[in-house]
Amino acid sequence: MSDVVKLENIQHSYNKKAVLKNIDLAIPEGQLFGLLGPSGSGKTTLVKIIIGLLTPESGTVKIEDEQMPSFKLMEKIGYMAQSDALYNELTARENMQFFATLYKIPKRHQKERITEAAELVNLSEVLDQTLDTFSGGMKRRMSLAIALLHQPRLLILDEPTVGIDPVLRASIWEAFRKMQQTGTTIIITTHVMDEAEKCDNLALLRDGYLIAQGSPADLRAKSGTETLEAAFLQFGGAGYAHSGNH
Ligand SMILES: Nc1ncnc2c1ncn2[C@@H]1O[C@H](COP(=O)(O)OP(=O)(O)OP(=O)(O)O)[C@@H](O)[C@H]1O
Repeated sequence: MSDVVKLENIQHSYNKKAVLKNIDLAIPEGQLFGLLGPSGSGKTTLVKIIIGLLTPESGTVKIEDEQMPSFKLMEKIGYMAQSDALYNELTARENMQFFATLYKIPKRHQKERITEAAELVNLSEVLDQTLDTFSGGMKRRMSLAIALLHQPRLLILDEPTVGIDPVLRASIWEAFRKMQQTGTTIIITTHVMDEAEKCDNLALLRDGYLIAQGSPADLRAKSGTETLEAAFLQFGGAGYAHSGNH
């Protein structure tokens, strides 16, 4: 299986403070890949670099063997940021129509895509309500529907299930699996261990270092621990000693 995303030696700083250090990462096609790390470890910075919203200080990002940033590739990528960029005064359908046009989805396909995306995230019943009547969780699902509207080959979701209740969270994970079955590669950032458990492979980030990579089972085995949380702490201990030298 070929790698969809390839990062080589990525480094980045904000105001001279290094927040990503020597990141090498390869994500195979069709995977549900998790970036796991505590708040401030660099997850959002890394995904912004992957999609080309941020240029790293050094290192290269390739998506499908093409160097980012690339306008051509943007059509194949879906991105859901941590904060929702939605129009509150418009209805859910109008929001989706706006983004469908932006994504250049032909008019004749827009209705069908909007119906399908709304179904995936359980918003079919409220498509004609304005977003100022939506709860925080409904807006998150709206953002998710928009990110997958143009059927991207690569979907990048920054903490997609924050503020979403467990029942809906389960249905959203089901949606991820369905998308994965159609060949979509999905990268999610999370600091929730039970979500990380559901990923095919994980990269553990701590203080800007990639401290370990592998499937949840691999990581538990390598660290000799029974839970992912314990594995994280085990690898993090080593990472901490390492970062202390810089
Ligand atoms: N625009 C910015 N200017 C200065 N510092 C920043 C900026 N964005 C992020 N940082 C800092 O970079 C570090 C990594 O932040 P980042 O948002 O990538 O982490 P994160 O793992 O996504 O955190 P969270 O889970 O809380 O979203 C943090 O120390 C943060 O304070």
